[in-house]
Amino acid sequence: MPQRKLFVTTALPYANGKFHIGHIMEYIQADIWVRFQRMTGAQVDFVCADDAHGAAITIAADKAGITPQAFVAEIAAGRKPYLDGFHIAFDNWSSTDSPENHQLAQEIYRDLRDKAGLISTKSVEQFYDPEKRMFLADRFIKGECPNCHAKDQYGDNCEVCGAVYAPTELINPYSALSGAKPELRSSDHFFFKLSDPRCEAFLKEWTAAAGHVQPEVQNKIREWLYKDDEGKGGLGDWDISRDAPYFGIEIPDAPGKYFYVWMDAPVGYLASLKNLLDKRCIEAGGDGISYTEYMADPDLEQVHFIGKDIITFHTLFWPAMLYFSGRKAPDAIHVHGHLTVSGEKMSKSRGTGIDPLRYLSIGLNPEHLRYYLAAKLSGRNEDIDFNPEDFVARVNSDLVGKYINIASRAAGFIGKRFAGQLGTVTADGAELLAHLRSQAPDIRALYDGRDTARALRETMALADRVNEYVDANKPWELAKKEGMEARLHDVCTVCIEAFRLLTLYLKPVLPALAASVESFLKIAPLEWRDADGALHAGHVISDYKHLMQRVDPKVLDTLFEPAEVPAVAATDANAAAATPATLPGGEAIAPTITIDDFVKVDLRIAKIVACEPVEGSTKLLRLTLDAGEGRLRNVFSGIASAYQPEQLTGKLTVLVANLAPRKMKFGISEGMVLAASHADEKAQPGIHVLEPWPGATPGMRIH
Ligand SMILES: Nc1ncnc2c1ncn2[C@@H]1O[C@H](COP(=O)(O)OP(=O)(O)OP(=O)(O)O)[C@@H](O)[C@H]1O
Ligand SMILES: [Zn+2]
Repeated sequence: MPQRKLFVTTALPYANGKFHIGHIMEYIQADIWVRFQRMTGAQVDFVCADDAHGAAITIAADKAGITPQAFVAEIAAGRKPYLDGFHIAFDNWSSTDSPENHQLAQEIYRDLRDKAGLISTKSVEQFYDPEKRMFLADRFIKGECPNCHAKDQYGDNCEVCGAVYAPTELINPYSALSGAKPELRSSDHFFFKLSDPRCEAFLKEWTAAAGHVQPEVQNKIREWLYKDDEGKGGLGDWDISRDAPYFGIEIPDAPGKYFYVWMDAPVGYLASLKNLLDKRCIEAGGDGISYTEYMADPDLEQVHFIGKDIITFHTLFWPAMLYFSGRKAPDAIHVHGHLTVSGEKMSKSRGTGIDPLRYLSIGLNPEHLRYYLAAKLSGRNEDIDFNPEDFVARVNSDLVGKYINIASRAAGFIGKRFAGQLGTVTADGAELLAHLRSQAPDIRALYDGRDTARALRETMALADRVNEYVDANKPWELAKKEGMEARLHDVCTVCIEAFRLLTLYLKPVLPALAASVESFLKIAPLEWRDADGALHAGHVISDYKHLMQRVDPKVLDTLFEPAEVPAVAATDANAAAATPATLPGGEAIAPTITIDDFVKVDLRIAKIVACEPVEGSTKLLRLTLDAGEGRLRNVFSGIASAYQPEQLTGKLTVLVANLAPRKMKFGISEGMVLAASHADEKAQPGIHVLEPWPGATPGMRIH
């Protein structure tokens, strides 16, 4: 089979906040697919970037008193611990504000305008904030709902009655930014002429072609793409410009006009790839493949993983932009549903869901999450739910109980009784192993189709067969019987080889575990073709060390602990902070944890007023912070950064993982902020005066 060449991306996260568990799910899904493709010998470049532009970031940066560039840089600096923590191995992480993206977005625009003739201008009437001196996006206009008369509704729809309207229909509109009464002003806007019959014809064909989008997504697209019986609906022209001030890319030959963020965001995929290829060329001393050559390869497959909320941008606007600018259209858009937690839809602003860094900091295993999500993802555009009981059951009974157990039941005997040497395999064992190997093509096809749920089900069914073999042969009894040495060797050898095959089938999902197994078995990194091979008699393996622990439901519980206001509020901050405490195991907690231990200079943080161990956990401490009248907002550190758009005042309870002295991680409940100490960065102790943010309300969304 010829080697596949794949250019793979995930959706670019909007750089107005840290990652939530939905992002991590998307990245894990794509990472599994990429790792699988690489195991089959494909050449893959897997990239992403921060989606940096747009009104929401401009405004958030303004409120934080920093430039949008600095704002985005701070968000970007916090990405790594999430990606490393969950073994998500992008080859490159860039930004849509990169020079490559400025250049490519402008080139694509020029080609659409000059070669395809698909750009037009129209005058548009829009609300303008006379105080802020800017045009207002729908989200930044509020007023009374024209339908139910609810007050303080956004410019696009009413959250009370659900009515959808234009901002101009609001009664008594006001700017959400300044409170000023907005004025209607007109301005020239640039449009991508998607209503052109050429676009319609191309998109009808492109979206219907096999493999480009999933069938269930095709059905959705038809609703947008096809006119109804009365000739209504169908594609309209797409407004791709915004007026200054706007953080974005300037439109060529149009001073004061910028690309709308959704125009340059997908171009960021190409820009991140170009950035990667250029870096490689520099590393190779000028040698290496250029972006143009790379994209010109007819065998190249361009694949985007995205969530269901951004289908239009990726299946209509993006392919049309590429095709009509004379570029390669994508080969596949893989759409996934959203992740809910215990049936609840998560949101950045309400802080529901699972905080990924908190998951890691309390000692939960990232590969457990990878396994659990993979076991639920079918490659279809369907929502999936994280359910704590189900999580514990799948990890403990399937992953550890069925798979890890095979190694732990056999490896000890190989080590102790046979000096680590494998033996030969006899008839019944050979039959079992042949069955395991025969499933490789099926499992491969399931991974390729992103049906990891079935790939894991089939693998676990194979693990069941192996466990039946172990139960039928009872190595622990063979070990006690005289004259059964050879049979014991045979059975344990079969188990080890079966374990190798199962590890291969699980490797895309469990890369770190697979690496430990490879080192335990003393083998080269497993590739898909190794399913046809076998460990030979006489091969020596290492001593078995436990490969994976079960998940402790109590630790999982702490992931969902809500913020609580402590019953005892210490008035003398220093006295409480100095109270010595011990962990349940008797280990002493550093008696005085002061603010110096974990804050950065410009971090606005509260005083620690209490510190106590968390019952039933040896790793967690509960800190009470007092933010006084101030606001706890940007929390940055060496391993994490978080943007906190809400006002939090008064006392907060924080769970702290007591991992290493002077290098503590802590998370603020409500799933909003995670931060960590940085031993060499000091702040002045004491309650810091926190800046108020006029107009901020709890739960406010800025994107
Ligand atoms: N709950 C979720 N489950 C799975 N994927 C999600 C979830 N929420 C968002 N995504 C995906 O994350 C990707 C990046 O989205 P983005 O950074 O804009 O996040 P967002 O949470 O949608 O942002 P915002 O709330 O600011 O609009 C998209 O592909 C989106 O579908
Ligand atoms: Zn209403």
